[in-house]
Amino acid sequence: MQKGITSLGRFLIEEQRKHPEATGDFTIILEQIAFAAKIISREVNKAGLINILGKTDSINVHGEEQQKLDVYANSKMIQALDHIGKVCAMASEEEDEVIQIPEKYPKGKYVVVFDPLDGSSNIDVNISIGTIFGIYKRVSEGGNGCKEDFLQKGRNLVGAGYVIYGSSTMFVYSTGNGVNGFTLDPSVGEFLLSHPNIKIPEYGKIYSINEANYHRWNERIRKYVEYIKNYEERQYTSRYIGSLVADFHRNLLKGGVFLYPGDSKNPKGKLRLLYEANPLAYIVEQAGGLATDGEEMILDIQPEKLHQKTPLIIGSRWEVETFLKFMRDEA
Ligand SMILES: O=P(O)(O)OC[C@H]1O[C@](O)(COP(=O)(O)O)[C@@H](O)[C@@H]1O
Ligand SMILES: [Mg+2]
Ligand SMILES: [Mg+2]
Repeated sequence: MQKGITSLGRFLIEEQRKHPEATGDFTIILEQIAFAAKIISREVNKAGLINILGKTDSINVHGEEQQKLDVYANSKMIQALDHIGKVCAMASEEEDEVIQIPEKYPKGKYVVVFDPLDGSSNIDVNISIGTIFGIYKRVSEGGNGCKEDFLQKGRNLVGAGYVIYGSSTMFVYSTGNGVNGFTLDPSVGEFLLSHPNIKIPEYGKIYSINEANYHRWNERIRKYVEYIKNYEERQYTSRYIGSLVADFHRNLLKGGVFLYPGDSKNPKGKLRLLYEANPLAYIVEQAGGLATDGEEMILDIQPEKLHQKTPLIIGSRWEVETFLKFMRDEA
């Protein structure tokens, strides 16, 4: 790729030319998600105004009050993907069941999972939020609304990524050939290549965990966090803003580890495997990092349910490998 300004559109064309087996015919899915992200970004930037109109009165499958923007982002993701003839079905954090493609539209060979708005508790306090997505090739014949195609291991992802709506809007994705980041230039309405070939540092100086849950952690997690906090050579700092995408993105660029472990109240933690942990685990492994639930790699977990939760420890190789040693009492 020559130096200079490269738009996401041009990059995707180049990637499809170089790796037809990877991007295949699902490049348009990535383009449509990027398009939805532009629309969502526009509304996120008016969040305060939208929230003046009050929140929806609907509650999602997790019993969480749906903020207006959650619902809005969810509808934009569905509208961007339901008619392009590439998608057999979708699964969203905001929908109890698999989202079927309307009869009037052709079905495709892929299924898409997404968290349309991650970090929603931060919407009305102007803290970065995000969208997370993953793309699988259908393994079934497409009957039963492709429901079983969602229960593939993350290792089967053909593409994944996230959008972060922060001081700028960024689109970060991979289709198995490395991780690339694009920053939205609102003046031209294009995502421009700003972070080519992202690699996460071997180790960092940041750990991200909600320490208010300290009293619920098991002994090994407490020991690991104490070890990191007192690691003389590096002087770690704590950074946790309660938006998984934002915490993950910062650690991806700077190095470090994000932890949302299971605890005495929530043995499987809070984050969802299909549309939060797996897509970010795919990205971090493509960038040279690791992601585990404390026992196995996130991407190797066999999903059983659409909205199942998983502990998530994700980031630089050294911090995650060290965590696994503590979990196995090998430290
Ligand atoms: O407030 P807690 O328990 O630390 O949880 C924070 C986590 O919850 C989340 O907001 C859950 O995601 P959603 O906002 O998409 O439900 C993550 O983004 C964030 O990392
Ligand atoms: Mg989320
Ligand atoms: Mg969400």
